[in-house]
Amino acid sequence: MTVSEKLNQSIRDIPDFPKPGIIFKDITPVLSNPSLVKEIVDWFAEKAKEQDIDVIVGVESRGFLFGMLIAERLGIPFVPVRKEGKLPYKTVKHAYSLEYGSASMEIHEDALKPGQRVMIHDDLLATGGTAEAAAILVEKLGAVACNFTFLIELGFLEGRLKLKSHNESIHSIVSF
Ligand SMILES: O=P(O)(O)OC[C@H]1O[C@H](OP(=O)(O)OP(=O)(O)O)[C@H](O)[C@@H]1O
Ligand SMILES: Nc1ncnc2[nH]cnc12
Repeated sequence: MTVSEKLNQSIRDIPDFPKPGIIFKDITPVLSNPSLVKEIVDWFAEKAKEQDIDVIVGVESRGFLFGMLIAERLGIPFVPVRKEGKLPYKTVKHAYSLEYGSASMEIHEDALKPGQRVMIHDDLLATGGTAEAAAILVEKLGAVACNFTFLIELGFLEGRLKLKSHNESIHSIVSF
């Protein structure tokens, strides 16, 4: 079985969470499967190598899970993008909307150096607002959003279209 087939079988659909009408893609069963976790990290690490990435930027909260593992695997830094008010040092901020609400994201102002090649990672691409906010924060610090990686893409929400103006290199392991 391919990593995509294995991941597809491990995702649990939770209807009406966190709001009526949303089918939530629960990845916690994936986290309980260490051999699948390793294959997934391998898959993302390959995408990072293809683009000569210097830094992994992971998006709160589920983007931290694999983002940190990918960075550790490659021996490169991990930088968190967090929801407003969570990062302790000076930040730059960007407000955006998502599938079930709105939010504002922040990054530490000294987290990236100008010109650094960044891979933006999250568990899931829905409307693309969150990943685009991360790309805008990366660009505000003068770094380069070289690619985007996700475990899951909800293709029908067309988040990809939002990200394309930042970079066309957008990779998801499974798409619905
Ligand atoms: O493409 P978008 O429409 O912006 O949506 C995708 C975002 O939504 C989810 O996070 P959520 O807001 O549930 O936060 P959490 O990871 O902290 O639970 C998901 O993990 C992405 O970060
Ligand atoms: N349907 C969904 N499942 C999990 N995370 C999400 N983030 C936005 N939409 C989501």
